[in-house]
Amino acid sequence: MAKTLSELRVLIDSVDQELLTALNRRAALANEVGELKRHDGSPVFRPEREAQVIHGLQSANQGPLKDSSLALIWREIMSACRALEAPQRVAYLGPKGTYSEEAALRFFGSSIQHVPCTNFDEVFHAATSGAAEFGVIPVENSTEGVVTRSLDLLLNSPLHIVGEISLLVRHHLLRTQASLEGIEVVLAHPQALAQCQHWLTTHLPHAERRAVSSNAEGARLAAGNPAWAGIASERAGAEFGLHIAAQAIQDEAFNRTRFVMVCLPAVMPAPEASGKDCTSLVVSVPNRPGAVHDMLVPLKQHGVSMTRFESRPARSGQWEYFFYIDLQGHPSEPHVAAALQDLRGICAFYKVLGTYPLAD
Ligand SMILES: O=C(O)C(=O)C[C@]1(C(=O)O)C=C[C@@H](O)C=C1
Repeated sequence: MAKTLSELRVLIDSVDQELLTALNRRAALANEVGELKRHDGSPVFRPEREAQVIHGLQSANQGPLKDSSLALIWREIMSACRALEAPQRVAYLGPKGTYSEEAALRFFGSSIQHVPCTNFDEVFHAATSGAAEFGVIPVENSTEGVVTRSLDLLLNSPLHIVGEISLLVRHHLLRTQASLEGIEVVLAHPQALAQCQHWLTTHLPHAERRAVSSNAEGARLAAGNPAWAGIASERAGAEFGLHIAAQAIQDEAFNRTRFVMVCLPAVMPAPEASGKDCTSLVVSVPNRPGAVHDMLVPLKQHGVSMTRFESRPARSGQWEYFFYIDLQGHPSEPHVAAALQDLRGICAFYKVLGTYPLAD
């Protein structure tokens, strides 16, 4: 005979007690790991180990829980265990409710200390000066392309990339009422204004578009003026008590932004190979015919796949460029090491921005 609701709840309560005991056993072990790490000075955050833990559980998973749910649950469990080892302060473009904050929470879990900043330069400064251990910055968007300021900052920074995450970005038009009537000004970060330009031209052709430091800041300002609207996430809307006047107004339905996590090598050295890794570089070659082609030869010769290739002006006035390259693999793999060594030999400028586990 089928169990009643109260019988099922009694069983759930007893499973929860088992989980509680198991989780606290896990947390106590993490505490011991923390002591070991404090003793030998090794980094608390080990994203490659966390990726292995999640992949291991997913391959053992027989359901009914979905693999994606396992990843979310264990991200939080490990975040809480990590916080017991040492608190992680994470800098990102604030205020509360930005996609950068969401990227930070998805990557590190919610047991972090928040260091919201007013622009990307401040995020780099926080992570370089020690005000935060880690910084989170957007590097590219599937509609608008690269976030140029982030790439320029990475070039000269002592910080390196230790992780990445890609978020589906849905922009909503937020204001104090749920209609489009009487909107005079739309406030958002320039990237969001660009990602919604077709919608804005069609639906609010006469509204002024005003660039502000972040989408959440636009939402905050819109909360104080009924003739203003912000473009931001649902979370930002909830944060400032706004209505959604129009939903998902981004011009591309599958608008994604890729974020990277940066820190000083002293806070955390490059993650060890996880089996699914990315290595990011910035290089330049002398301005002569065939130089860019030559730069790609070592990759082909050693069978290394390139997943991204972006150029940025070197600002020398000589039509020279920096090339931002993402390669598949980890420098501990011999074919990747050989390709990097050959590449280094032919580049006028060569810098490894980081090597890290690929986002799921
Ligand atoms: O294995 C470690 O190095 C730990 O510190 C434990 C643990 C975990 O909770 O599993 C926590 C933090 C690290 O980022 C990786 C894993």
